[in-house]
Amino acid sequence: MTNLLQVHDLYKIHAGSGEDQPVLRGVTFDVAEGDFVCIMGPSGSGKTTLLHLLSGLDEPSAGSVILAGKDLAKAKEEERTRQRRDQVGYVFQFFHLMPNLSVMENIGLPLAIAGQNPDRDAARIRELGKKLGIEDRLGAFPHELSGGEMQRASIARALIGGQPLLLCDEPTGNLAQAAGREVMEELQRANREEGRTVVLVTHNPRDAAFAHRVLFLVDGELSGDTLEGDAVSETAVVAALQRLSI
Ligand SMILES: Nc1ncnc2c1ncn2[C@@H]1O[C@H](COP(=O)(O)OP(=O)(O)OP(=O)(O)O)[C@@H](O)[C@H]1O
Repeated sequence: MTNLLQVHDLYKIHAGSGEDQPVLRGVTFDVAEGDFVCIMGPSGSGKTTLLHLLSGLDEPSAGSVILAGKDLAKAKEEERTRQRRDQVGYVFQFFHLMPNLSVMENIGLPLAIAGQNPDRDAARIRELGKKLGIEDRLGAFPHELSGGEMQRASIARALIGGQPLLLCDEPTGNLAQAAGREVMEELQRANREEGRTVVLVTHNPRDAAFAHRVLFLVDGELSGDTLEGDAVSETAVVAALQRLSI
């Protein structure tokens, strides 16, 4: 299987955080096309920093991120922005929907930003809304939605452009359990039925159990204690978190 992402010996030192205090220290892993990888770790261990580097939102201090065959660290700003737009859909914990746009307009926003006419894709937005169970909320504004509906709208926005990689930063962190489960089922559907590659950051072992592989980031380094395939379950994740004192 082809690797969509190749992360090699990644270091990140945030400005002002001190040369001797890298947030990421030699992180190496690959993500195959169609994979569903979960990254867990204590608060402050560098998970969001890592997602920003994977998407080209931020630059590594050292090491490389090769996304769909292109090295983001070597790319110019313009090229990085293009790679991000073409390859990555991003799902945030706090949804990041535009409050003054309807759900329909929010979902179509990536198309508008890419210079396409979302009206031309109205049928596709409706189809996606239907798949995500928010077809009757498309005319509403974000403040009129429940948290679960907001997150489903933001997943639709991340899927509409057809980008192969879905980066999800604690997508259920702000949701009640039932809504969180629905959101995870949508991510699973996008992975299984649409072949989207998913990289998920979560604190929740129940969410992690949806992944094919669970990696643990501790003090900026990946622990060797990876769970994979049939070994991934909520119980195994809880045990690993205890083993690693997370
Ligand atoms: N832009 C920045 N400038 C300086 N320091 C930063 C910046 N972004 C993050 N940090 C620091 O880097 C460390 C890792 O932060 P990061 O948000 O990546 O961790 P995390 O594992 O995602 O945490 P959480 O689980 O709480 O979301 C923290 O100490 C944080 O304060």
